Amino acid sequence: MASSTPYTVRWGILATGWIAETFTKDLLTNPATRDVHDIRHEVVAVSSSSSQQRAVDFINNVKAPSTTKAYGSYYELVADQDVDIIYVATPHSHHFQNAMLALEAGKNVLCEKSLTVTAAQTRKLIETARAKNLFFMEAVWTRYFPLSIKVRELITSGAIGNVYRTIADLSIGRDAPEGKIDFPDSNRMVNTELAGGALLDLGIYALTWVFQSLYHTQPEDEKEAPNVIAAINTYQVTGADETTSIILQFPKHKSHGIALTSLRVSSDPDEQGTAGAAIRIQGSSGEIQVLGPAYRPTGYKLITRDSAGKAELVEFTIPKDPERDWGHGMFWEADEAARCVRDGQKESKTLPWSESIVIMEVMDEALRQGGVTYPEVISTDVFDPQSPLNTGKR
Ligand SMILES: NC(=O)C1=CN([C@@H]2O[C@H](COP(=O)(O)OP(=O)(O)OC[C@H]3O[C@@H](n4cnc5c(N)ncnc54)[C@H](OP(=O)(O)O)[C@@H]3O)[C@@H](O)[C@H]2O)C=CC1
Ligand SMILES: O=C1OC[C@@H](O)[C@H](O)[C@H]1O
Repeated sequence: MASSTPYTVRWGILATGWIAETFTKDLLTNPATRDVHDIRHEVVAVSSSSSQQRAVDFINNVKAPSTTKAYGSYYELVADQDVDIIYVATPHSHHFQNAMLALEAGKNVLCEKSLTVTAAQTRKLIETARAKNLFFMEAVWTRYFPLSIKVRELITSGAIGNVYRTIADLSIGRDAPEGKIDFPDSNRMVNTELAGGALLDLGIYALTWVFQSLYHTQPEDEKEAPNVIAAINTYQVTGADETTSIILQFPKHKSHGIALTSLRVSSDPDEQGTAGAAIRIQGSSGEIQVLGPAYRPTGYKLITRDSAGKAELVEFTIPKDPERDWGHGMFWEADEAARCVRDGQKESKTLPWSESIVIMEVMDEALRQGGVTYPEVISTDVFDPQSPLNTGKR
């Protein structure tokens, strides 16, 4: 019989930026508010490469328990014996070195998207997790949304017949005068030293929908990596990709995925959803339209030949913890990680290691075709504990 005591997973937070704060607040929400009763999360330590004070401020800001430890370096966090799993929330440039630091110290890891800068780095992390028998997962939170689960079920149950095409867009209109993009050149969105660019930051979500609908749902023995054709415009100021369009062809399945991303135009110009579905999953007998944003979808429509203009929008709301007045939707991926740690699973079935590798290979290939390159210090697949990416020396 299942135990009625929830399993507690103890988290260490590596970095104190925007998403670290959002994710940690989700960890601190009451799981019962999303009807989860088998696991619970504890935030036991937070680390900042900038200063210990920054970690202290973070803990106060998110209203974590007063017992939460504050560290002024990533090294102290990965050595903490009370931490079960580390959430890596640095810019993508840092993920490889930071996640390796944690894995080498024997810690399970949930690492933000995009998982790494190159596919070779992803392979190295997975080899290390496998060799050390540790849990490792790419934090693509969208995959764990109840809406994503429902859409995958609709596809595998044949609700739209054979799925032949998916078109997915995540673009944010930050066009500025004189050819500029409305981010400071040093911002991680456009700074190649931080692996900036539309594809690694936003395009990953368009690819997530292509992969959820055309690859993940393929039977295991029929899995087929796609051919890739990419067009990329680079930002004249920094060399990062500003508009990237990828066609993914799955020849055996006769299907195409079209993944779009841009910093110049928006997939939702009025931020009201007026522009229509951000994602269209098209099958032989109908289509599923998902309302964006692609990273935090809000509803779907199932349109079939029988819909006769009456297809209804099925909305999904993200539960809030009334006590904290908070709920962003990142808790579902945290719940998945906690259950995997509890059950001794090293990878998530919803985003297996092999799939993360294929997705990184697609992004590698697209960037290669577009001539985008990143500095050696962030693209090397040689682990260096003393890398500036680990010490925080900027
Ligand atoms: N899942 C999601 O919805 C989202 C995911 N992300 C992903 O999370 C990651 C972080 O993004 P975000 O939180 O927006 O970024 P921020 O710039 O807000 O935070 C990044 C943090 O990383 C640490 N850091 C270490 N070295 C550097 C450096 N050289 N430059 C900047 N920061 C550094 C800092 O923390 P400290 O000083 O404490 O070490 C900093 O606060 C990215 O990979 C991004 O793709 C981002 C937004 C949404
Ligand atoms: O992951 C993300 O989702 C939300 C976006 O605003 C952000 O740039 C990106 O990193």
